[in-house]
Amino acid sequence: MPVIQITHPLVRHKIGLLREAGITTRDFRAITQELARLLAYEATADFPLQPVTLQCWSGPVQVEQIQGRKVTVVPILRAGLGMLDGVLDIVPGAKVSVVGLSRNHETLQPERYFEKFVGHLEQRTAIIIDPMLATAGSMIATAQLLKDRGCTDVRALVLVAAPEGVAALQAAHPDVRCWTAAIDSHLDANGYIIPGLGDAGDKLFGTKHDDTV
Ligand SMILES: O=P(O)(O)OC[C@H]1O[C@H](OP(=O)(O)OP(=O)(O)O)[C@H](O)[C@@H]1O
Ligand SMILES: O=c1cc[nH]c(=O)[nH]1
Ligand SMILES: [Mg+2]
Repeated sequence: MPVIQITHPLVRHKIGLLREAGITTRDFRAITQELARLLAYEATADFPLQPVTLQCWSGPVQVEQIQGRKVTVVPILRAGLGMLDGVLDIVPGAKVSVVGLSRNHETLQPERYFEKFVGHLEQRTAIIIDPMLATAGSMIATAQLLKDRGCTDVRALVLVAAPEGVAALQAAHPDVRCWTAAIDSHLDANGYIIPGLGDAGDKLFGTKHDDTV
């Protein structure tokens, strides 16, 4: 199953808190980072361990360490940035690649405006982060960018997924595993997840749809 819904009580509790209409920007940010940590913990559960001998206070001891695992975390701008610190708390040695995508409000298609990838993607596990998997257009495009650059282990973390996005991601990238805190009911006519969170980017950055520069 490429999209895995986390059922841990902490995750279920925290995603519920995020749904409250009047949530402050500060609380939305803090809980998003907490959820990102918990999702990253799940998504790294298969990282292989190797035995290493080190000097303990009582003499040599064999311990287990994750070694030789190169990771790049890939936030999709903007909203993915809201999960970045939480994931880096769990995978502190990871390098960060950034993809800037903005979903066109009329067509719902992602429009790319930035990309900066770290090197040696063919040797890395990529963990894409974005709070929302709606139509999955943004996630599918980002996974393709990584694969086009040689990455063979692409994973994704999202907070809320729509069933439409789950199906689309599975069809486009059956090898990409995606961990989510919730799979919601459906997309509305504007491509928003119901019940969802609203616009996650706006909630993280404190902007509104009609803000102008
Ligand atoms: O699954 P999709 O249908 O592609 O929709 C999901 C995308 O839409 C949102 O970003 P948005 O384009 O609003 O950009 P933002 O993060 O700058 O607000 C969200 O953070 C995802 O990237
Ligand atoms: O529900 C949605 C869909 C796309 N982007 C969001 O921020 N929220
Ligand atoms: Mg947005």
